[in-house]
Amino acid sequence: MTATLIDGKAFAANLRTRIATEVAGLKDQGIVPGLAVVLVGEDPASQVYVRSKGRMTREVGMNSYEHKLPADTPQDALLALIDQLNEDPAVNGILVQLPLPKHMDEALVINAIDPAKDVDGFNVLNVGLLATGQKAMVPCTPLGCLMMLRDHLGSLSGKRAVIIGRSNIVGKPMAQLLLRDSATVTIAHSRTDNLPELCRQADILVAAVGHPRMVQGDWIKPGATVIDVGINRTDDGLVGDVDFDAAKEIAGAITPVPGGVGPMTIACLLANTLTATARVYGLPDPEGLTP
Ligand SMILES: Nc1nc(=O)c2c([nH]1)NC[C@@H]1CN(c3ccc(C(=O)N[C@@H](CCC(=O)O)C(=O)O)cc3)C=[N+]21
Ligand SMILES: [Mg+2]
Repeated sequence: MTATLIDGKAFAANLRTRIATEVAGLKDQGIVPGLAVVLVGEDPASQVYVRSKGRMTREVGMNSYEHKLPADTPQDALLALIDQLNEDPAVNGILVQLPLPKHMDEALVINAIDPAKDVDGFNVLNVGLLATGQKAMVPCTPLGCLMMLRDHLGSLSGKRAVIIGRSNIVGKPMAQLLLRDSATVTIAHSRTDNLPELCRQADILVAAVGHPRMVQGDWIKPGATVIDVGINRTDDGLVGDVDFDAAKEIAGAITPVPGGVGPMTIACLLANTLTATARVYGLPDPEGLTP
């Protein structure tokens, strides 16, 4: 192995310690941040994430409110719950776990969340604020990736970044964040012509396509920093979108799966909840937790 391992699990644990310190400071002022997580349906993987989010929320000293609704919940009932959470002063952050059941309009539900409580940063107002360089709530997965990239590389200015994946959740907001840091950004996807050749030009390669081990060793520029956002359940367990065993011999640094981007996503959810709380009380943004 020649690549440096970017230890997202350790980075996330450190981030949560800093968040816990800030939360303790708020408590002295009588403020306890609260995060509401809404899960519709019984998807086992989603239940695991929601449980670990709840546990980590409480570990940093925040209140966790979990709402589990049956898969056949009418959309209006979910919208009524979101309204209630929007109005509740004890709730500073709201996360509606995606995907939602087929009978629901995801965009409509996400846009019903008060933008100030939209800790996923998926609401159109936050997407627009990020795209125009204004103070936004930033999606957790790209925020976590940005933190690891800055920590490993320092300045990202002038670096060539290729993001594989064009989702609203990862690819597009990742591009916005890298642009803000003056990287030269290309968004590629499953239909991109000559994808391996394009990837070989990347100083920073972010893989977020959802295809197990799609990125081969010879797609990677020697010394590049590789961020693997993929979480694919296969017969040989959890694997990323990058062929890790091949990539680690060529890349300069790489995130593992598990233990890379996933834990950072949850830590950034807590960071965003803290930021949302600070903003609602007119306090300055917590140091180092926002882009
Ligand atoms: N509104 C919404 N926001 C989300 O942020 C959101 C969502 N919906 N729906 C589902 C996905 C998935 N997601 C993960 C978070 C942490 C890990 C994580 O911590 N993974 C561990 C491994 C966990 C395991 O072993 O299964 C790791 O990579 O080391 C994975 C996946 C957040 N999501
Ligand atoms: Mg695809």
